[in-house]
Amino acid sequence: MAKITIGILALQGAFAEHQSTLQRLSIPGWKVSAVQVRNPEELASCDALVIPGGESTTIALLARLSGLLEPLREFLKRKPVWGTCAGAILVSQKVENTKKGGQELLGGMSISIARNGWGSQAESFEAQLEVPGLKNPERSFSGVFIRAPVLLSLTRSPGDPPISIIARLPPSILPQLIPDSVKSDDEEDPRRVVAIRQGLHFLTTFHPELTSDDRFHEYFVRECVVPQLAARA
Ligand SMILES: NC(=O)CC[C@H](N)C(=O)O
Repeated sequence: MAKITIGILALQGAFAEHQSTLQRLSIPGWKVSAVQVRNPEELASCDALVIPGGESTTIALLARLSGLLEPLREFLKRKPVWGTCAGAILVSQKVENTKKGGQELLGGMSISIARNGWGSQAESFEAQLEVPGLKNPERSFSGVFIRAPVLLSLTRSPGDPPISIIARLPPSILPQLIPDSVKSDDEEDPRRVVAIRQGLHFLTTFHPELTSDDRFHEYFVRECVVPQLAARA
């Protein structure tokens, strides 16, 4: 059986939860191993990487101190990466609402995002997401949002790969979250978008690793990692 090694950036945040979810996946024809990554050598052994939720400024700082910033940027040019919550901020091109002094990003996805974008009235919430791309799509996915970032724009420059929207917040939850939005049922409003794919990469602004539902992990491996490895073989 062919082997896939998925790294989880393990500098800070919810990396252990991602690791245990990935380890219990069963992907026909593939043996998935999930390893923690704390230095460039460990990163080099991975076919794909998950950047967990946590605190994006702390993760960026620790990545710099571990000599991982440039290796991570190089990795993003060649291999699939999934950013969840703080990880989603790190793979964005531009961030707003950052700490004084700015914030180092890895880039890789041509979007702009706002940290803690739902404000204090909605620091944490759960939303039932309808996600057609998942297995058993008739079953909604419980999205756990914790001081989550909000997508502000999905505008790509010429030459960037197209962006696919994988999940949106349901219109019913929007009046609480976006009080100023007169067009909150607008499918095009980027603030509703909570999961996207672009090129090799995947992004979720919520925490699939904090539920016992492993369908987003299965999706990442099946849709982003396996096709990439099969193409290289
Ligand atoms: N749950 C999370 O990952 C929160 C992200 C955090 N607010 C940040 O800016 O990095």
